[in-house]
Amino acid sequence: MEQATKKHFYHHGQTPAGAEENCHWCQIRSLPNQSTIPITIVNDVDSELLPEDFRFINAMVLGQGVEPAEDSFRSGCSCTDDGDCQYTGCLCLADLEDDDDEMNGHGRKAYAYHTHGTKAGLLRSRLQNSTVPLVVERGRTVPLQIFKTSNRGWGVRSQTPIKQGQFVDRYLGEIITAEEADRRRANSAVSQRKDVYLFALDKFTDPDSLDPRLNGPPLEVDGEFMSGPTRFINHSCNPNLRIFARVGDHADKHIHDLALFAIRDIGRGEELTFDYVDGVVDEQDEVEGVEGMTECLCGNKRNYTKEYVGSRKAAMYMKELGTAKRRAQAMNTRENTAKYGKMSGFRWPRQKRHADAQAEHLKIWFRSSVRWAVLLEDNEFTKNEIFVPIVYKEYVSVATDTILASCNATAGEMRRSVSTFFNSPVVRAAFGDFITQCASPGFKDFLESKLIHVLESLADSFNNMRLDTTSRRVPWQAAKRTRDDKLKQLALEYLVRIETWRLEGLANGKPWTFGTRSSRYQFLASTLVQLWYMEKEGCFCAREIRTSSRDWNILWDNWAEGCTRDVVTDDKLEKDVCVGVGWRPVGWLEKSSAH
Ligand SMILES: C[S@@+](CC[C@H](N)C(=O)[O-])C[C@H]1O[C@@H](n2cnc3c(N)ncnc32)[C@H](O)[C@@H]1O
Repeated sequence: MEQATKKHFYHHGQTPAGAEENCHWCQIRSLPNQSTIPITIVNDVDSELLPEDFRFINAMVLGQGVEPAEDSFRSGCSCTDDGDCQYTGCLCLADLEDDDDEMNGHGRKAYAYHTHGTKAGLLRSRLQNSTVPLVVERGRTVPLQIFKTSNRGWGVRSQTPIKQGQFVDRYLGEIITAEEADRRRANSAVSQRKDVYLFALDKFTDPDSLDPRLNGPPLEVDGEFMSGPTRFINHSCNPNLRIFARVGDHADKHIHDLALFAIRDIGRGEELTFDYVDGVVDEQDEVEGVEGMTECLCGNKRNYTKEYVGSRKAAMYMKELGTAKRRAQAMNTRENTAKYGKMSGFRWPRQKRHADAQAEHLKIWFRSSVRWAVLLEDNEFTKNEIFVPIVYKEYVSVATDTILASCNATAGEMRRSVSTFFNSPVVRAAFGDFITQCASPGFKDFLESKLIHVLESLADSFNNMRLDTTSRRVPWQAAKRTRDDKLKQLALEYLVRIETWRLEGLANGKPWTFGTRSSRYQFLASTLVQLWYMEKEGCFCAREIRTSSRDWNILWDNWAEGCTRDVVTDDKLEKDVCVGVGWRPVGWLEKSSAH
């Protein structure tokens, strides 16, 4: 008898009280449907057991700070009968991503399911009378077996054949707040590893939503320590399952279900898999050796030399960030959101999609043609009658010193870059907005003593953000309850704005870099501190400016003019931007000649 089974059959009663509770067989035995559609566990490979700290559950467990809607808000499915509850019309199950058109050229995929009779739960050929929500509600449809694979730990297979379109089971776990998810990632030895167990419930996340539960960072499902058998399903680049968002109750869209459906016929005993990053496909030829990634052993490589499990998104992002394609796609998502009232589909890898939306939101907001920015321009003298350029030089030197050690540039070159950065309309306007929002009574005094502390505490979350090549969410919408949180939010917003702008330099192949990754954060943060002190000393005067205005363009032109210098390459005299500055505002030259 297997070790695992022995434990269950021989040791109960002998082990300390409560041992049954920790026994996977006992947990499984108490699941509904177990007598008719059993879950089994086998290990023909070695003597390993399922992780001891894992517990089988049959429903989502709500973590601290996660609340379902009150009963008075509950509506259930709004369709009056099964016939109305159609895939494309019913909001209970959100629609599939139209990305599929691009991906497989077969047009939009859509599934509908039989509700009654022998075909219950199976795919209909046409979109008629489907009741997908009820299919999910009814629970697992196939006897799942957790088995030990030869090279990828545990996996899952079905002991009966599965039809294309059939609902298999839900992905269960603990529903936790975004902050808690970040904490768990940070505590995990390799955050990318933790990512494979976390699913952001971001299907209906929309930065413009009026529902506070939908406009901030989404809740996440952590299946690592408590879940159903689907937690053991491995990744494949050619999967046979796909995961969908499903809403049982519209009052609880923020805690929607994650339902796994077969996307093709699956034979008895065939391993069940889904694509952890859900079909985001691109050339991966440059994706080599990203720290913390597990090499994919599914055997279905998509013509790439190497695939990574669960964190391909990071590599994808690294490659794509700043390209016109990604920006256009992100814009489309927003347009779709505005048009259809919700984000649709798992188009992007889970957490990244949310971070992208937030970052894009900021960028668009910042550039939007109707926006006003508070711009801080240099005075000639400070309050104490010190010549501002002297103060400025001082601060630029301090900022330069924080990064010089980790870059190749000379002090002179780097000082030039730093001062150009400090002077850029984006940094000035971002700081202008920061300072304006800090102007509420009492907030400023508080801010003085807290700013540095807050910036220190933000370092990790900023460095982990997906704005950068390997980063994750943008948590600036974090709780606003205390003043400290508000300050965090404002500081993060400032940092994100200048960082997203800096990163766009990548698009021109001339990144504007400031030393290493960690020194870069220090540098960005120090710009905020120093601008803050300069403002206090009276170096600036504020003026409101419309970002679509001629003035704004002139500002850019003047700034860009100041960045350039004459260089001689191959005996030719050319204008070049100063060290590290690779980006000019799109069309600034054209704008310059137009005005
Ligand atoms: C959600 S778990 C799946 C269950 C896992 N096999 C186990 O034994 O617990 C995800 C982890 O399984 C492994 N894994 C899943 N799919 C894989 C694949 N295609 N190639 C290599 N490892 C994989 C990776 O270690 C990954 O971190």
